[in-house]
Amino acid sequence: MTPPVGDGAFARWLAARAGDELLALRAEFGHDDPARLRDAGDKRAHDVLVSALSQWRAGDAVLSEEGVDDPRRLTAERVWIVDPLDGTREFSEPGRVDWAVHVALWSRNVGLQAGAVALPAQHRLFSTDHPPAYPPLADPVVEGGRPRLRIAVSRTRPPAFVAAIAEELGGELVPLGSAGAKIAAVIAGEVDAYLHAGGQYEWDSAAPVAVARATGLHTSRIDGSTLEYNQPDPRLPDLLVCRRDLAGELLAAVARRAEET
Ligand SMILES: Nc1ncnc2c1ncn2[C@@H]1O[C@H](COP(=O)(O)O)[C@@H](OP(=O)(O)O)[C@H]1O
Ligand SMILES: [Mg+2]
Repeated sequence: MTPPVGDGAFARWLAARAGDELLALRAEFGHDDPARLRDAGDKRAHDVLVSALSQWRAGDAVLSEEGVDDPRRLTAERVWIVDPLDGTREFSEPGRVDWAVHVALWSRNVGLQAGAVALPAQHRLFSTDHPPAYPPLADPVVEGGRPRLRIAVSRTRPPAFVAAIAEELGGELVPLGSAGAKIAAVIAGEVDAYLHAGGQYEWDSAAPVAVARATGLHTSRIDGSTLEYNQPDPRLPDLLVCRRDLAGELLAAVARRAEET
């Protein structure tokens, strides 16, 4: 089958294909041996992505969580930054739907140029070629003030300071797996923010950040600086994705916590 020509549509097509493979694999393997399912999922999705990229985007470099870091990406004009299975842990747990496939395109002139995030178990696909509308506000009619702030955090590694920030701002934490699933929850208006610190890599956020930007949301490091991709060191340890109207308040709260520690 010939994929779409445009890069955004291609990213969407590719993320959907890998997602279908992962759903099939999960059904085939079941959950009796989670470690085997995790390994097989990472490998199957990576193979789908790299074989399609080598066939249809042969001139481009690839940075994948599951591949060896190829130094050619540092001089390439275009680099696909992919996380074949984000939320590998959740993928291996029965009934969980918070795992994703990330496909992003970085180019030297533009930075993050296109991206797609498939949430196969939720039957949802977000991409820059059809950016979703800016998320609607939660019911604004809340007694005693504004709606309660909902901040998505890692299920397994929530940064210690986020609970204090939620308390200070009168919000609540929403633990979820997968960076892609959490950013998708911000895009869909299911939470208001995703705050992470303590470690992550470019592939964990490139595709969902591309979509979040296309949607008009705020995306940055937690010191407010720009998230930069295709850097020599692919570690990108922290980020904030949130509604634009909340960014100043959340960044100020993070800065106050940083001063205290
Ligand atoms: N402290 C840390 N160091 C390195 N990677 C981290 C991390 N915290 C989260 N991540 C990565 O970010 C993704 C989302 O994590 P979480 O579900 O905890 O929010 C996961 O990607 P993978 O599932 O692709 O490995 C996870 O490995
Ligand atoms: Mg990941």
